[in-house]
Amino acid sequence: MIELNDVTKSLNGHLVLDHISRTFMDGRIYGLRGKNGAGKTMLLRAIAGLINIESGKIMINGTQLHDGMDFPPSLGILIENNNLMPEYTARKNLQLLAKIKKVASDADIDATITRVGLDPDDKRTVKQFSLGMRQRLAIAQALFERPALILLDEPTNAIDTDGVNQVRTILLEEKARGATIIIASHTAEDLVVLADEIYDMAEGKIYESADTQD
Ligand SMILES: Nc1ncnc2c1ncn2[C@@H]1O[C@H](COP(=O)(O)OP(=O)(O)OP(=O)(O)O)[C@@H](O)[C@H]1O
Repeated sequence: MIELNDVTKSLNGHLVLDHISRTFMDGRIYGLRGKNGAGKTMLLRAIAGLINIESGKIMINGTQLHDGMDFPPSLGILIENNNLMPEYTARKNLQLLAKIKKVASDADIDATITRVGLDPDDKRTVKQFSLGMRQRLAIAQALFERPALILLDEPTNAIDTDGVNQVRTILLEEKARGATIIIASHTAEDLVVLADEIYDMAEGKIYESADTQD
């Protein structure tokens, strides 16, 4: 469970996170919707521990970020420019990352690559991938260690229709596994299909949306 209590952040004298308080529960998908510059990515960065907030608290399962821990301990993240290594294959990319936490086996890696619609035996390197293939691999990178918390910024960007349906199915499976999932998007459809709750963001503030599902 993630709890944000009166979180603020300003950049250049401008509040980009304006007194945000929200609770995100396990086994639920939350959608963040809003125009360019609304603060969606900033909020994901804050929850991921990637920026320092000015005031307020972010609690991850009862431990305070930046106090008891630097980063959420079990986090899968896809934010803007992915961190894929262009000189390596899909499998090698995930194998190198797997060495850090040592929770995913080679079998887990291959299964996740297959799950996002790529071929684990593909000998091409990421720099030879299409934009959509890179996005699929970035999703695999966020999910392959079965994280408790999944933060995704525009996950279906550049992905074709079949892929979008595949990604939606995967995210519902991750939700059923009990992950807490927060998805930022300025396209409404993913969120209406996936999210248990949708929040609108505008100028660093967060609001309930009329489209929230039961
Ligand atoms: N590195 C930065 N330096 C200064 N201001 C920034 C920086 N990054 C973002 N901002 C500002 O923070 C605000 C929120 O940006 P953010 O990227 O969170 O928006 P967003 O809702 O994710 O937009 P988009 O839909 O374009 O991804 C914007 O006003 C933006 O100008």
